[in-house]
Amino acid sequence: MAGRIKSLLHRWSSRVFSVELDGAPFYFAIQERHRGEEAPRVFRNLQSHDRCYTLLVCSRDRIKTARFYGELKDKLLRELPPECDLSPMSSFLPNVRDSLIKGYFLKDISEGSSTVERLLSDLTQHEPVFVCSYCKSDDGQQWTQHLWSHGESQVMETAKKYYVVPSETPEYHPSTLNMINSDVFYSLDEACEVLKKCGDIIPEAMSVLELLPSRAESRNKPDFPVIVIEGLDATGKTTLTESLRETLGASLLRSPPQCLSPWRARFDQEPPLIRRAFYALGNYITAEQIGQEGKKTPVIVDRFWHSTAAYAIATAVSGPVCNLPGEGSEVYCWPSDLLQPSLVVLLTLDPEERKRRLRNRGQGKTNEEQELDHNQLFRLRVEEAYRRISGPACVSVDASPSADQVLQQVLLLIRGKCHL
Ligand SMILES: Nc1ncnc2c1ncn2[C@@H]1O[C@H](COP(=O)(O)OP(=O)(O)O)[C@@H](O)[C@H]1O
Ligand SMILES: Nc1ccn([C@@H]2O[C@H](COP(=O)(O)OP(=O)(O)O)[C@@H](O)[C@H]2O)c(=O)n1
Repeated sequence: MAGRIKSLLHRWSSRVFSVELDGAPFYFAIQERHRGEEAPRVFRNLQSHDRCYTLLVCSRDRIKTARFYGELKDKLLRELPPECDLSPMSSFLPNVRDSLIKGYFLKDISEGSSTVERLLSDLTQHEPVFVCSYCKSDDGQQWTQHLWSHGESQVMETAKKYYVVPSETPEYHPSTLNMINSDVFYSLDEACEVLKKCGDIIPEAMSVLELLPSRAESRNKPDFPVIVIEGLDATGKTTLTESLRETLGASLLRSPPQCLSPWRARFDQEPPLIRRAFYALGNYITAEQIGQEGKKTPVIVDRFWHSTAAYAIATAVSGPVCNLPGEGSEVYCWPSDLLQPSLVVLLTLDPEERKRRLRNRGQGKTNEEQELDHNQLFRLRVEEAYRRISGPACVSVDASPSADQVLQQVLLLIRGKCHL
C-alpha cells in the first residue's frame, strides 16, 4: 500500500476529524471503548434516524486526489437528494505533517436512505473515496463510526466500530499540516514536479514547463537593485510601479510574467496543488527576466513571491488570523533557490478606500479578489501572511495619500536601502 492510503489507515484510531459548519471547525475523535463522554457537537442535535457520513478523498496519486476532491463536490451536489447537507471536513493526526486528508461531511435527513447509500457504495468501489457512516447506539446515548470496505485496498478496520467523542482544538490548524509543497512551494524542482505529473491531463502544463529558465541563469545576481511592490488588488501597485519606472529609468516586470497570460485562466480553474505550482513557476520565470534586466537598469516588479505565498496560505486556512501558521514558521521562509529582491514594499490601504478605488476602476476581478471583498477574515489573513513572510520581509507603506505622496515615500525607502 502506497504512502497516502497507508497514512489514512495507519493509526486510524489516533485520527481527529474536523467538520466545518458555517465556517467554524468542530472536532471529534474516535475510540474503541466508550468512557462516558458526551457526543461531539456535530452529532448532538441529530435524531436517531438521521444519517451521517464522512467521505475522505485519498489515493496514491496526489494530482488525482486533488482534482477528484473538487469533482466529488460537484457530483454530490448534482446527485444527492435535496434533504442532504454537505460540509467540508478533514481528518488528520494532530501535529503530524502531511497527515491531512480532505473530504466532506454528509448529513442525510431524507426518509429513505437507499439513494444515498447506493451512491456512496459506488464511490467506495470505483473512486478514491473512503466512506464512514455513523449510527446512534442502542441506548441512544452514543454515536459510532464504521469504515466501509474500499475497492482500492483491503481495509482491516471495517469490522470494527469506534465511538465518536469530542476532541480539543489542535495546536496547529489542520490545514497547515499539508501546506508545504502542496499550497506553497519552496523550490523550482518541487513546483516543476507537480506540473510534469499533470502533463497528460493538462497539456498546457508542458507549454509552461518549456518556458522555464535553466537553473544557472535564474541564479545570476543582478547588478542593479530589484524592488518588488506588493499589496492587495487596487492598493495602487500599477500606478506606483509605472511612476517608479519613469522616475528611476527602471525596467518594469510582473509575476506571473506576461508569457504565462494565455494559460492563467486555465490554471485558475485547477485545485490549489496545481494552481499554486503554476504561480510558483511564474516567479522563477520572472526571476530570470529580472536577472537579464538587472544587468542594465534597476528593476521594479509588480507582485512576486510574497503574493504567491500569502494568497496560498490565506486560502488554505479558514477562519480568523490565529489559525494561520505561527509567526516564524518555516511556511513563511523565502525559497532558497529564488532570487531575493533588494526591497519589498507592501502597500496597505483601509478596506473602504480600497473598495472605493475598485469601484472607480470597475474592471473584472479574479474569484480570489472578489472573495477579498466579501470575506473580511480572508483579507485579514492575506495581509497578515504578507507581513509574516521573511527573507526578505516587506516594508509596509500607507497607500492612502495621493499617488505622488506614495511615490515620494517609496522613493525615500529605495534611496535609503538601495543607494540609488
Ligand atoms: N494614491 C492613490 N490615491 C488615489 N487613487 C489611487 C492611488 N493610487 C492608485 N489609485 C487609483 O486606484 C485604482 C487602483 O489602482 P491600481 O494602481 O490599478 O492598483 P493595483 O495595481 O494594486 O490593483 C486606480 O483607479 C488608480 O487610479
Ligand atoms: N506572483 C503572484 C501573483 C499573483 N498570484 C495570484 O494571483 C491573484 C492576484 O492577481 P491579480 O492579477 O488579480 O493581481 P493584480 O492585477 O490585482 O495585481 C492572487 O489571487 C494570487 O493567488 C500569485 O499567486 N502569485
